[in-house]
Amino acid sequence: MRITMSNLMGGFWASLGSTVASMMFFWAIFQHYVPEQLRAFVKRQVQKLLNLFYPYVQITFQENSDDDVLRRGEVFSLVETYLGSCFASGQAKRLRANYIKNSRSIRLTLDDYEEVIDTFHGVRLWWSSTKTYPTTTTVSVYPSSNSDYIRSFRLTFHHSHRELVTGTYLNHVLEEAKAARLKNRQRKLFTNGAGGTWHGYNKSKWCHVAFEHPATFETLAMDPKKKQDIMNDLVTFTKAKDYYAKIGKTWKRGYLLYGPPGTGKSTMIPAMANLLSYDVYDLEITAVKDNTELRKLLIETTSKSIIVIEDIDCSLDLTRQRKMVEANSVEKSGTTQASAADPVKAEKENEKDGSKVTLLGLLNMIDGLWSACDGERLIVFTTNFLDKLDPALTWRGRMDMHIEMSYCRFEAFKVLVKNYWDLSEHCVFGTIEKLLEEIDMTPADVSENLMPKSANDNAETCLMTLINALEKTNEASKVKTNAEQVRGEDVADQQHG
Ligand SMILES: Nc1ncnc2c1ncn2[C@@H]1O[C@H](COP(=O)(O)OP(=O)(O)OP(=O)(O)O)[C@@H](O)[C@H]1O
Ligand SMILES: [Mg+2]
Repeated sequence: MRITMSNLMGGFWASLGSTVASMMFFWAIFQHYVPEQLRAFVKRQVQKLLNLFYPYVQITFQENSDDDVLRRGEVFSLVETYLGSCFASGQAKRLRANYIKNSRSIRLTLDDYEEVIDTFHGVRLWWSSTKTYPTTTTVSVYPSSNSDYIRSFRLTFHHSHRELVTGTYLNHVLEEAKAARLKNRQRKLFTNGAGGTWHGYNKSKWCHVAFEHPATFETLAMDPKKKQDIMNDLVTFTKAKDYYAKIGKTWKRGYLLYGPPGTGKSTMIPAMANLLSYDVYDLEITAVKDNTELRKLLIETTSKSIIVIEDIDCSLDLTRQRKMVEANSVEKSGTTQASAADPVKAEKENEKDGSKVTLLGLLNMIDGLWSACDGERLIVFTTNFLDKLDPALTWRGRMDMHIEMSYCRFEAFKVLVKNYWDLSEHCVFGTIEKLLEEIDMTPADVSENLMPKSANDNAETCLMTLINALEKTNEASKVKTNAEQVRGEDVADQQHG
């Protein structure tokens, strides 16, 4: 009898088929007739046996698991974000696209049954996404994303790395996911004053719109070294959570931007927000009724935000207010003695008399007393007149960094001409450099001259317009200086005569 290859294979498949069939038969019997406790015992023993040969540990993150600290399924969602942000643009071949509320773009993550390899401190870790179909139907009060199956991510690693994974890697995953979410969220520009937004039964004192300002530090015209110092300061601040905790200070930093109109103070605020991915709270202080309302507004601000008070010198006549407080406390003889000696008490009395936000209220805000504890806030004041501000408001520690925004010099001009015309070199740059060293023109005015006004305008015509404007300003300032000199001489003559 001849034994052919096909005969052999046929026999093999037949015996494999019957083996599988018998195993399924025994499995069905095991599932149906073996008591629950015995079944669990057998499963445990089998698992133990497998563990002897299987040196890997697995952690599963389920879609509808209960998380004690975070919301239901939140850890799953964070893992989903982490895997999407790390692998969507590289390793993963099959992706799932989700639309997330309050996010700027569609979020990509691993599709079901996809696998990727992560490396952490030189250790390889395997992530896979799976679906399980529950055998029993459960009734849940929580809405499930899909009633038929439960999605989960499985992390597999060698048992020798257990400590690294549970101690460090998982925290790293959550932190990275939170950072990715923050970066991708739709940022907001809040303002007080008109309206307010309803949140359930609570009406917030802030109303907001999407924050989409295009200003960046790259497009901000100023001395490059100063710009770099500010950027370094901001980035250092964002990384200094532990340091602030160690020195016992609230995690906030004050910036005072001062300088003539049109030098970029207001433009720097969105540039800061864009650099750090922060929200902006534009506090219109003249619309705040009193210190109590100011506190409420501040308590409602969230972490990772910039609280801005523009033109602080115009918003509140703080210097005058302080003098009035002192005068008032002297006038009111009943409480005078104590009040005159104690400006804090005096201000409280002044507040009771119906005045609006006081210097004291504002100082409390800057000192962090009324800002929420979780910190990470910048407070930015802008002013055209530094000397007008009460020294109590501006000392370092309250306003940690004073930034002078000044007239456009050549380095700042180079940024503007790159913004407007994508130009780094031109034969008239030498002339412009000389003029800008002598003439005070704001970046706003320089920008306006560089802006094309008609379809015929090009880089050359705009640069010539700027040169003409600079020369005109020069002439005008010479005429003004001469007139002032003549007037000065006349006055001197009159005095002598
Ligand atoms: N340093 C700068 N870099 C880039 N653009 C600038 C700069 N300064 C001013 N500009 C341009 O001029 C416009 C007005 O500037 P901005 O409002 O920032 O000035 P400001 O210093 O806040 O003035 P004010 O003191 O009147 O509030 C901006 O929209 C911007 O286009
Ligand atoms: Mg401004």
